[in-house]
Amino acid sequence: MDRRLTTLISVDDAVDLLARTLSGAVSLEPEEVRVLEAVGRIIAEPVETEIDIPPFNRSAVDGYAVHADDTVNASVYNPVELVLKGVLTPSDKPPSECVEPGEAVRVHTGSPIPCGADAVVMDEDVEVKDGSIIVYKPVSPGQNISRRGEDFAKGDVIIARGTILNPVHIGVISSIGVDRVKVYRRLRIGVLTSGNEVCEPGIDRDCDTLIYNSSARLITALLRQSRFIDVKYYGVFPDDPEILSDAVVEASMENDLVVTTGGTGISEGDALIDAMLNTGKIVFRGVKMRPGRPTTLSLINNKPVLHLSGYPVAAWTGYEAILIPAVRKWLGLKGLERLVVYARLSRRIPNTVGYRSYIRVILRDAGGEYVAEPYMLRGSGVLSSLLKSHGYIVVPENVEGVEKDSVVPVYLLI
Ligand SMILES: Nc1nc2c(c(=O)[nH]1)N[C@H]1C(S)=C(S)[C@@H](COP(=O)(O)OP(=O)(O)OC[C@H]3O[C@@H](n4cnc5c(N)ncnc54)[C@H](O)[C@@H]3O)O[C@H]1N2
Ligand code: MOO
Repeated sequence: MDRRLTTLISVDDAVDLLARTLSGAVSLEPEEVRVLEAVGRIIAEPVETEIDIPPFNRSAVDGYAVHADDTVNASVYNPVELVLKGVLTPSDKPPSECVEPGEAVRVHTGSPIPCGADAVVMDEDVEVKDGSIIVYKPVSPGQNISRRGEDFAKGDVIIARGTILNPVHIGVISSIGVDRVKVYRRLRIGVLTSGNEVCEPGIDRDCDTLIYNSSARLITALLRQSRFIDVKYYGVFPDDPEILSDAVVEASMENDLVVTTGGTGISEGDALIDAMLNTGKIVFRGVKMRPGRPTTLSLINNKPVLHLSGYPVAAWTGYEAILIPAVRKWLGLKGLERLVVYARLSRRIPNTVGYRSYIRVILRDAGGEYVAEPYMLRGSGVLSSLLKSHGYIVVPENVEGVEKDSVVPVYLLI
C-alpha cells in the first residue's frame, strides 16, 4: 500500500470495514446508571415492563363512575337521577363492593374505577343534590376510563437494545418504576488535526497563514452532541511523520477510536498517511464518494484511526457518510437517523459514475411542495455551504446525474 489513491472502495464497504474494525477492537462494557443520568446513552439490554400501565382501570376525568346503560336517555330535558355511593380518590384501592345499576361513585382524575361501573360522567354534565346526582348527558361504555395496560402491558418490551435514550424514553422507563438501567460505557474518541499551516484559534496568536482549525473542531462538536461519546480534543500537529505518529499513538492509547483531519492527500506534504504507513496498518485508502474521496482508515495498536480530509465539508461528509453509519451498524443503534423530506430538484446535478455524491441543498417552500436548490456542487472547503444549506441529497454511484424536476429525498440538517 502506498499513499496514492489507487484502491478506492465504495461508501458501503467503507462503512462495513469501519464497523467491523470497531467491533474487533473495541468492547463497550455495559454499566448501570440512574435513569435520570441515562439520557443520550445507549441502552445495553431491552427494557421490559413487569407491570401494566395504567396498573388499574382509572378515571380520566373528575366525575362520577356509573353504569353507562343508566345514562342512555339522559338529557337536559330528561335528566337521570343516580344514588351517590361514596368517594374514591386516586390513592384508594378499588372497593370489593360493586356499583349497582342506579348508583354512582364520586371519582377524581386517576381514581380506580369500582367494579360494576363502566363509564365516568364528567362533573360538567352533573348536578349534585342531597345524596344523589342528576345526569344531563349520556356516556357510552368505556367513556372517560383509561383501561389497565392500555399504555404498556406487563411483559411488553418497551425499549429495544441499542436505543439512544431520549427524554421520552426516560419518562417511559420511570413510568414502570425502574430507576437503574444498563447502558454501554461511553465510546471514547480522540480528535486531532495535522497541517503546518493550520492554527489553533485562541492559542496561535500570530497566525500568519490565517488558516484556522475548523475541520477538527467541527468534527469534535458534532461528536460532542452525542452523549454516548466522550470526545478528547488534541488540537493541531505539524506535518511531521514522527510527531504525528507519536500523537496518534498517544491518542489511540487513551481512546477507542481516533479521528484525524487533514493530510489525507497524495502530496509529499501530507505526512499523516506516511506516519500511518510507518507505524500502523492501512485498512482502506480512499472512498468513492464526493466530497471526502481521500478518507482513509488505519489501525494503530489495533485501534482504528479514521482519517478525514482537511477540507471542512469533506471532513463533515466523512463523519456523516461513514463514521456515524459505521457506529450505528456496529452497535445496532436505533436513533441518529436524519429526518427526510421529499423535494423537487431545481436543476440537474451531474455525477461521476462510480462515485456517491453528497450535495448540500437549500429548501424552498413552493406552495405544497419543497424545491431543493443544490448549493455548491464543488467546494469541499466552503464551510458556508453547510451553514446555508437545509439538508443534503445523496446521488447514487450508478447514475450520471439526477435530472431537473426529479423528486428526491432530502436528509435534513436542521
Ligand atoms: N492531485 C490530487 N490532489 C488532490 C486530490 C487528488 O486525488 N489528487 N484529492 C483532493 C481531495 S478530494 C481532497 S478532499 C484533498 C484532501 O486534502 P487533505 O486531507 O490532505 O487536506 P490538506 O491538504 O491537509 O488540507 C486541505 C485544505 O484544507 C485546509 N485545512 C487543513 N486542515 C484544516 C483544518 N483543521 N481546518 C481548516 N482548514 C484546514 C488546508 O489548509 C487546505 O487548504 O486533497 C485534494 N487534492
Ligand atoms: O472529495 Mo475532496 O474530498 O474534493 O473534497
